[in-house]
Amino acid sequence: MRLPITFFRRYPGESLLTLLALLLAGVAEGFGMTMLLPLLGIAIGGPADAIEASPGQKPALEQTIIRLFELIGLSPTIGLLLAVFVLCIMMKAALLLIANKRVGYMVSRVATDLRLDLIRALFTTRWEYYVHQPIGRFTNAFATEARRSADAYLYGIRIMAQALQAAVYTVVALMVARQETLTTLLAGFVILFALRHLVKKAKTAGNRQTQLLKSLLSQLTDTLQSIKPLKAMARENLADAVLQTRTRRLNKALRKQVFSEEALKALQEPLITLFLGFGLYAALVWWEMPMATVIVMIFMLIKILKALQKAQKEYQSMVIAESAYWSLWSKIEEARREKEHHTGSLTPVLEEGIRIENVSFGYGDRFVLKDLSMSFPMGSFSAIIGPSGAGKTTVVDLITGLLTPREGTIWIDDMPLTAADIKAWRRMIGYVPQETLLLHDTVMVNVTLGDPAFDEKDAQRALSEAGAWGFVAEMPAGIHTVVGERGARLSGGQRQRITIARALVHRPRLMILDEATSALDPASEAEICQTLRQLKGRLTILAISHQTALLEAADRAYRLHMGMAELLATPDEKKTLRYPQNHRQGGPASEKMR
Ligand SMILES: Nc1ncnc2c1ncn2[C@@H]1O[C@H](COP(=O)(O)OP(=O)(O)OP(=O)(O)O)[C@@H](O)[C@H]1O
Repeated sequence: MRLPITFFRRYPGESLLTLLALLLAGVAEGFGMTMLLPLLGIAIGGPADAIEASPGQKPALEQTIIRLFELIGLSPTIGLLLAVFVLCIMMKAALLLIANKRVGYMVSRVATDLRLDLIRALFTTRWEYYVHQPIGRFTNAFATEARRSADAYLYGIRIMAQALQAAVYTVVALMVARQETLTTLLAGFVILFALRHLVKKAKTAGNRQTQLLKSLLSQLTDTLQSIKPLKAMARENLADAVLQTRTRRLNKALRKQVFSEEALKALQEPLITLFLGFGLYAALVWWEMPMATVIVMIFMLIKILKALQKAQKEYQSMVIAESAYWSLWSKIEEARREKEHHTGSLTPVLEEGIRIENVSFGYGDRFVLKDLSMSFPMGSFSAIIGPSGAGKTTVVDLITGLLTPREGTIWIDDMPLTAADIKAWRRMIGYVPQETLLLHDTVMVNVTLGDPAFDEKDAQRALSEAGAWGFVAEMPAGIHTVVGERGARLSGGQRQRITIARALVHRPRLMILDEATSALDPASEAEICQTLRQLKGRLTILAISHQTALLEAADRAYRLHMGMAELLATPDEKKTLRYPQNHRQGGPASEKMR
């Protein structure tokens, strides 16, 4: 029952109100039920005055109710007792409606809160943590685990509702016949105990499902993202085999869950009937109880046993879904622990340029950059080249603050990056990655990312600067044309130019292109280079590239090698570069901005 307590702590007010409504509904029903005893007493044993003639033989509860009516000056007639009974049941229905409505809202709120917690935690994690996470792990947590967690909350509330009902019925039944009620309770707990292993089995099946769904969705997401080469090489059967095996295992876990659920349902009914049959025999033959009392008792005892049975059923459903909550919560907590820490608060300007001074950085034990020094004066167009794995993207990630140097300093003008408000700094950057990722939306939304601060004019200006306005204007709905899933209706070069427009729309001070022209044909690349040359001066451009055209367009170039940088400044020097054949050994270069 750790989960209901956890939810209760998280939503104390809501949970208390819901439980109160459920308790009142139970009390209303319980009180209504007590009317049945004098009602049946009259129906079976004659008029009320006949009851009064021998009060000593009546159960304590019946006598109390009769006295209660007398106290307010009313005679407990069949009509009056029936009216109170119906009123109580109507009140119970109204209270249940209120409680169930609250529970329904709470279930969707639980799922929403968990999803928002996950998104918030994930978006604020350190970059190094984030890049190592399988996407499927989080999409599964967001969709499946959040929903199963909300279901677990629902089952938890239902368990409490059933437990409350059982408690109310027990109190009423104890007032009618103590010994018989206690015997019934004992029988109820024996049934729960006898069937507990089916609950345990269901819990194991639920845990297994959580594990399998996690790995299956991670695998599926990875496979779907790389399906083209797999299909092209006729290797999809390899991924297919792994996915099929895991899906079958999931099916097996589901079958085990279904079996436990159905077995519990199937065994509860005959066990309850057996105990009730035995109880009825004892009441009529051994204890010789009056008929009215027996009828009311049987009614109450069935209610108690049914409530216990339902509570166990709901408990079984809760433990099946519970593991999803713990799995999701552990991801949220893990992501919160991996929060990005930036304490800087100064607003950067970028008027002189960016300097990397004696920076060292590594992943784990392995150093990628050693005592690296580079500078990018304001308004310059710099290219960074170097063999694969030399650390070019790492340099860019250090400049954007996604990574933090182990040693050395990154300066924005005369401000260390650590002192800068990192969000303010990143808002000054336009970033164009190698992989173009377009949203299944209009060109306009793809450029502005839905930011209301930008209008159509801003988007058009950015598209023109990126050399994309020509083809966008010719599209059926112009800037409002939907680009298709991941920009499927556009060529690779067109997609890339829209991504460049996205990076330009907020008028950045620093533009970073990470292999951004690699998908372009020479003509498109030349166009982009022309655009970049025009932008140069207004903003600082930093391009990682293996492309000769971009390199030639740049007015300075760094070659990264063995964790160090070499500045190749003159146009002649740049022309000799035909990466990767001609790369030379680099040496540390610490230099002033110029
Ligand atoms: N998140 C990471 N965890 C561990 N190692 C990493 C990580 N990212 C990069 N590396 C390693 O750091 C080195 C530098 O990587 P980086 O991506 O900066 O190189 P690059 O010069 O941009 O390469 P490429 O031209 O192939 O894109 C590589 O050896 C790479 O394997």
